[in-house]
Amino acid sequence: MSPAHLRVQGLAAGYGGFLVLRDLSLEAAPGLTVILGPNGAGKTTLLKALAGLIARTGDVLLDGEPLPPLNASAAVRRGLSLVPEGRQLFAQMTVSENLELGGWLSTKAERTERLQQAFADFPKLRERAQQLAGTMSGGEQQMVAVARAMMSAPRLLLLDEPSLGLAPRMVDELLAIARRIADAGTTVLMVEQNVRKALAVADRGYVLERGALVASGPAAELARSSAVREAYLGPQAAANP
Ligand SMILES: Nc1ncnc2c1ncn2[C@@H]1O[C@H](COP(=O)(O)OP(=O)(O)OP(=O)(O)O)[C@@H](O)[C@H]1O
Repeated sequence: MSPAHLRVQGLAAGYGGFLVLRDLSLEAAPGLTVILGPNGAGKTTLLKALAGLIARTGDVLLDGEPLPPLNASAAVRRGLSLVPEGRQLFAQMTVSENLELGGWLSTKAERTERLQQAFADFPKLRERAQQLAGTMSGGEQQMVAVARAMMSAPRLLLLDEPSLGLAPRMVDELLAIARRIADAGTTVLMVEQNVRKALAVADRGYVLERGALVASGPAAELARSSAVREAYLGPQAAANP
């Protein structure tokens, strides 16, 4: 199966009467696309709206076919999977049990096969299969969350700040995992606060501020752009390209 292509046109979403995103248009082509932006810009809101967890208006097309709003199970059936901010694992369940839950729409045979695939992709998790998820380190928990999302064999993976709260070495490992997933043929749309490292692994990026896009382009170009450098990489980076 070919990697998914997501097109978003004129999207608006928010909470109750409060609109966070207005008239947003973007694309996630095969590969790794990153959404950058300050706290409160609406990055998580965008992923939730795409995953069908909150109401939205506008067009969301997955491979040219509309994705219905507010329908999380339809989104999963169409091949979309979300790794939510903060991981949201079942702390009192084992790693294996958490992974199995990610295959809730699959057959028993598919679940068994994908669990073996997950352990092949994440050898650390095989060693910890019977450990309670809540007792894992932050980085390990993030790995479980990504592996759980992969249990539905998604064509489009939405990753919300995979590096949040992790030590630098774990940040590198999680971003490398995101890159590997994209290279293996699952389109990845990732929200990240770690601007420099995210742009180093991504193909393309968008910068979201106060609910609107202010910059977009190939990741290498964004990393060089003076606006991005001044706003996110600090004055030194802007002065020393
Ligand atoms: N459940 C909610 N109910 C009401 N307002 C919310 C809710 N969740 C988020 N918001 C508001 O929506 C705006 C965007 O939040 P969002 O979480 O999408 O930002 P973000 O870019 O992901 O930020 P961060 O990097 O801090 O997670 C903020 O003003 C936030 O207070």
